Amino acid sequence: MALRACLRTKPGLTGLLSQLSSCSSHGAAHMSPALVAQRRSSSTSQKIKVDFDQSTGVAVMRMQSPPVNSLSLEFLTDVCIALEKLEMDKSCRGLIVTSSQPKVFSAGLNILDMYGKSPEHCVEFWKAVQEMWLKFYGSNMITIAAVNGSSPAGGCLLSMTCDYRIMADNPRYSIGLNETQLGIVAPFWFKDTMINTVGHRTTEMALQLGLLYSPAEALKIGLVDQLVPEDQVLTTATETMTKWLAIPDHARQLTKSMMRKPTIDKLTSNREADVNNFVKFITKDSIQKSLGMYLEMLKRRKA
Ligand SMILES: CCCC/C=C/CC(=O)SCCNC(=O)CCNC(=O)[C@H](O)C(C)(C)COP(=O)(O)OP(=O)(O)OC[C@H]1O[C@@H](n2cnc3c(N)ncnc32)[C@H](O)[C@@H]1OP(=O)(O)O
Repeated sequence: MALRACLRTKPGLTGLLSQLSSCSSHGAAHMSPALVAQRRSSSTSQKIKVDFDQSTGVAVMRMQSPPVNSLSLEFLTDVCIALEKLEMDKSCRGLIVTSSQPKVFSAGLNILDMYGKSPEHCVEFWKAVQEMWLKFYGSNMITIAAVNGSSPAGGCLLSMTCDYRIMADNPRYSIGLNETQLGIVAPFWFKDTMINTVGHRTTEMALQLGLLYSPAEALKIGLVDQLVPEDQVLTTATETMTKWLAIPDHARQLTKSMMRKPTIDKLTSNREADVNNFVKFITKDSIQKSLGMYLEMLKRRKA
């Protein structure tokens, strides 16, 4: 692993080109447009857009699944494929995750993927939720969430898998694990991720009450690391990334792994049981009823 990490910090041809260009005060300006184009790559699925700049080693993943970037099976699959590709590309050292949708980072799990669906669908869906979490939480890359809107439930979970969270300082936005408000119990690994982020006591209260926090409250309890004006979320994420990139990869990666491995191992060794629990729980009549009512409430709110 240390060797892999070492190789990762060694610049390839593209890295060398970028180092050469950064020696000059206007490196990119002296390069031919074709060479500059080679240093950036972009891939777009229906649900996400990933821009990777090889000269910095940083990729930006924009969630673009209207209206609210809810985590559907299709969305989760696209995210997992993109993460896998980035993880395998040794020149990619950092990933910023943000939203292209106005006012919302992610509304969490797609309720329509849990409501009125067959047990087979629920199995596929939950495996994809687990996979996304495992890939983000166990990533070797530096991950920064640029939370430019509300981020309830699974959206909050997604941001908590990242190494650092920057949120838009807009009191209309909220973030938190609000599952109990929907009559749902957050799974143990949602709970563990939150404990690792804000501590046991705060998590216990937050989960029992299904609390959604304003950005100022989230900063106070450590659920987010920094608040900035809305139009500065992405630029601040980029600046923060530069600081994190200055730390040697192998030391940072091993430290991250040391901190997160017990939590990751717990889910890895209980994946099947966790899927079974989910299906058993979510297909209960009472849970289906409360999900249906919640969906109605969301739709009524709009009218
Ligand atoms: C053991 C079981 C564990 C299961 C774990 C579950 C974790 C979860 O993630 S459950 C999902 C919980 N999510 C929420 O509670 C968020 C609900 N949504 C909102 O609070 C708001 O939509 C928002 C704050 C994210 C955005 O508000 P805004 O006013 O901008 O938009 P809306 O008008 O409310 O919504 C627009 C549109 O989107 C639909 N929608 C919203 N959230 C979801 C969702 N999570 N899944 C599917 N669809 C969602 C909403 O119904 C509207 O649809 P229509 O345009 O068709 O009316």
